[in-house]
Amino acid sequence: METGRTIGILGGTFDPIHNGHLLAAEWAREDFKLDELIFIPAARPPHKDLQGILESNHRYRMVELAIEDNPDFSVSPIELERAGYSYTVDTITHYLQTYPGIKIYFIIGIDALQIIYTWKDLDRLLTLCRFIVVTRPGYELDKNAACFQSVPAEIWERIEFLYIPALEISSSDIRRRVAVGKTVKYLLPSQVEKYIKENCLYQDINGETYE
Ligand SMILES: Nc1ncnc2c1ncn2[C@@H]1O[C@H](COP(=O)(O)OP(=O)(O)OP(=O)(O)O)[C@@H](O)[C@H]1O
Ligand SMILES: O=C(O)c1ccc[n+]([C@@H]2O[C@H](COP(=O)([O-])O)[C@@H](O)[C@H]2O)c1
Repeated sequence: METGRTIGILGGTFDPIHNGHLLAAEWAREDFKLDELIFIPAARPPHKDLQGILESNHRYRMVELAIEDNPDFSVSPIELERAGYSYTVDTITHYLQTYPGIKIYFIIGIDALQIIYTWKDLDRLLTLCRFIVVTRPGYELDKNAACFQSVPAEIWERIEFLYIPALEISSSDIRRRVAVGKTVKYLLPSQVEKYIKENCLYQDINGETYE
């Protein structure tokens, strides 16, 4: 990667990747004139119950399939190759050290913003990159909303909001739908849908129930 570039990173569990992720990434890429958009599947997402998460090789492969037709998108195995929890501060530090001079935007959904105060080394992280917070159905975009009470004031200086078309899609809903045999067509790319079928993924959803 050339120095002086501006990159966007969308980190996630991607269990599985879906159209909400892809739309957020594409709109962020365009709006912020990002030279490159990198998807980084988390090996061990810090705030999720690791027990129910699909093996990382499957999650990584589904990201590869989902982005294969977009030359601006790439996927990095960096967090899969690192032991321990997948802390964002470690990932951003790695990129800044490896590619001096790059500027990084880390993309998150507004749901993640609510609990960002719990992230590892947040003060340092805020000095290393900027955040693009994308809208998500079910979460209101109002700094004074009760759900943002715990968000430290300095964070608002380091984030940009990006309205994206509301796609009420989540990986957990897709997993539940697959488990009970419901259609997931148009919620995620057809290549990913095919991969899920061929590999019989999400047949057992560890006691989750579909409402
Ligand atoms: N439909 C969506 N619209 C906007 N942002 C989204 C959407 N789905 C996920 N995101 C954001 O993408 C990032 C990665 O999300 P993640 O891989 O955890 O997917 P998820 O759908 O939230 O998964 P789960 O339902 O299992 O919690 C997070 O910052 C999340 O807020
Ligand atoms: O660094 C942290 O402490 C931290 C805490 C929670 C989430 N993250 C990152 O935020 C991204 C979205 O997380 P998730 O759990 O919604 O898939 C993913 O890249 C995680 O590694 C990072």
